[in-house]
Amino acid sequence: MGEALPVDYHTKHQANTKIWEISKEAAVAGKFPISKSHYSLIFIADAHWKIGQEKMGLDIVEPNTCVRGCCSSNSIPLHLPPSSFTLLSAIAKGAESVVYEAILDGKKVAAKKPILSTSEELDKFHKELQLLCQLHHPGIATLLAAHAKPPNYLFFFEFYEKTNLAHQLHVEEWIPDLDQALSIMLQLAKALQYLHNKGIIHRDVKPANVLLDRDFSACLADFGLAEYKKDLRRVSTVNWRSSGKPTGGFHKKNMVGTLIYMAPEILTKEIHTEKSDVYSFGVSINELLTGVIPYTDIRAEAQAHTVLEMNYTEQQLTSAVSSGGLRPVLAGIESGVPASMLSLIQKCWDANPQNRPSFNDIVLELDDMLQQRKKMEKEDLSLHQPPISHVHQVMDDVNNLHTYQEKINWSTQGECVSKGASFGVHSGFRMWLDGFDDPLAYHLVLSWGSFATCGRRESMEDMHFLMPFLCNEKDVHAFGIFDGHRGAAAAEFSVQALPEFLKALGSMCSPADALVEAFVRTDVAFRDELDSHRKSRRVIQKDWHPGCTAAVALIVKNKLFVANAGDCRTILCRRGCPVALSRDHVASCPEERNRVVSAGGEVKWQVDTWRVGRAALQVTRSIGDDDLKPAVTAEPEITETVLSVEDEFLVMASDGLWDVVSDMEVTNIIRDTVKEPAMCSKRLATEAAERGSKDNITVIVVFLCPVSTAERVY
Ligand SMILES: Nc1ncnc2c1ncn2[C@@H]1O[C@H](COP(=O)(O)OP(=O)(O)OP(=O)(O)O)[C@@H](O)[C@H]1O
Ligand SMILES: [Mn+2]
Ligand SMILES: [Mn+2]
Repeated sequence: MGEALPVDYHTKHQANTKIWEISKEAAVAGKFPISKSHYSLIFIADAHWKIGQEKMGLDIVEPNTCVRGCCSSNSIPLHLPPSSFTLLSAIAKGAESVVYEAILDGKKVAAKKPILSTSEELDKFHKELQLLCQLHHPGIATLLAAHAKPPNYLFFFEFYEKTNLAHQLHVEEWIPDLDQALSIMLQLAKALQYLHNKGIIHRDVKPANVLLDRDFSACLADFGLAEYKKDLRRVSTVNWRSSGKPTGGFHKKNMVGTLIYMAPEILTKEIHTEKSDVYSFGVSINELLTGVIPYTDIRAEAQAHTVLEMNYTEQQLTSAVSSGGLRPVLAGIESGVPASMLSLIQKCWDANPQNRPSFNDIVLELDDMLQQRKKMEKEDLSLHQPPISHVHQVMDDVNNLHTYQEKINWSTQGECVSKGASFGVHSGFRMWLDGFDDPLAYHLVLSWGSFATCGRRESMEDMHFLMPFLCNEKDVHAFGIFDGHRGAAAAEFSVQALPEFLKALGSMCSPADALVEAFVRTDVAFRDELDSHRKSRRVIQKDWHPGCTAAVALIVKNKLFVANAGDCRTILCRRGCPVALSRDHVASCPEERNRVVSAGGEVKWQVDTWRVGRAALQVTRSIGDDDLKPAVTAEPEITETVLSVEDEFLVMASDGLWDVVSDMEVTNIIRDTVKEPAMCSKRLATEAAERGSKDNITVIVVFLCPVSTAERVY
């Protein structure tokens, strides 16, 4: 056994103190490397890597170097008698190595056997070994021994029972509580702080390279890409010259495995710095909090490949991340994650490396959060504050996903605000009805129904209302769908507020004007409400700008008014053929794109299509979205249709339906379904789900003539 290892072990309180780690035997034998008086502190390491070695009792055979003589260690045996180890089953097959469960000197260990077919790969083995011999930290996977002589090249590591963090999150679907998550983050941050203080950049920080022990304590592993910062310029240049591609695991196996953790500057082929590790750390800890694979909305790995491949190509993602500012969906404050942690994550993945904190800062911040939590635990939480909910409790409760910190009930808010506007008095629709007083006009016989499903999403952000006989008026009917994004708040608010505004406006202006005005007032009221919650700090998540699209159909006698803002769609079936009563307001529509741009908005091709602003919104009109106002207007487009005996039914639906079923198919499906509006709605939603719609799906069907007639029409 070696006597002592000098390490720079910086922590919050011991910054810049040179500390010596010494093995227990050396300490017991009094073999200190230098006289105590020279140093303020002697640190006897109790990290498990040492204990592991003590149990091992493997002899170091001098000279303890690799076959080339470039790797050496005074504590880690570098060549072993073949009888001292046995490889058992393979536990992981990477692009660069196979990792086996193994027995080394009677103890269960992990043996990493690199694939060495070229001389470069052999060089790489030596480099990784040189590096690993220098690393001694409780947050770094412990190298117990190595075998660095032909024909066997092997690394032996401490065995981590729970394998890696990616496996736990996406295969085991493990949901850590906040304390577990915080402790993993801190262990990782300390390991990276240690590396950076040694001048080493890891370059492959990701959950798959975080190993977990039985008690979920975390270790950073896989130094296959790690480099001394001073060598990086040369290494990177050589790599790019030889492959034309950036290094960093970019092109090995499934590109998303690593690409999604790569900082924008790396994607544009700049040189790695400490700050690119900080970026990868940010993406990784957000993944730990959300349990969701970055740039998808899925948890389980089994589903990952197809969806990832469908959503983005390598190039799309590269350009969206590096020039479009795209980032994974941030963990929600509703899951109990403290706002300070969310803002730390955002700082870590800032586009400008200089704005990212260093690991010294990160360790301090995480440490503070940990102390805070401990303090809160001590004080009686139940007295004043609800206990911080564990992430999984909220995740399990789909309906809670978008209720924010103090649980603002947006639908109650919507009701109150709009009732206040109409003073709770409704003076009737005389003006509307008198306006169309033609005794010979076609008389509608209505039946209506709806169906709404969350689909494959984790939460429901669609809302709708069915209000036949509005205010008990036999000839006035209203139906509406709201499709929320960035949370359900705007949709929940609007489904209450908009019909109230509409009722209040019924006595003041024409149906078309009333619809426009109701949309605009709902939007203003919602944004005001959100603002006041921000001021009163009930909403503390910065950059939370919920919105919703909206479609409302208003029938007054034989006239149908359809108001639309966004990509919900309304069609009318006339003599068996679909007639569009609304136009989708999306950035891929040139007119809308021009309108947004002339209103001062920014439209860019991002990921897969045209999108608006930093938020990368696909729709160009909506209620809410206050970061994109006024360009993304709430003002609807209105169509006005005189209904006649030729008109059979109306279908309104959120884009979850229209994404996968065409207007014509919708009419055909209704033709083949029992003429019952709720059944037809359900049939359409089911069809959309079966065709792979990934969104919430809401469908409203309104028959405009007696069902027997509808049946006869076909
Ligand atoms: N000490 C260990 N204990 C338990 N499992 C381990 C250990 N070391 C590695 N593994 C498992 O093997 C996997 C691959 O290990 P590692 O990342 O070191 O290899 P690699 O070939 O460099 O992989 P990659 O293809 O990600 O670069 C890990 O994600 C982990 O699941
Ligand atoms: Mn790995
Ligand atoms: Mn690797």
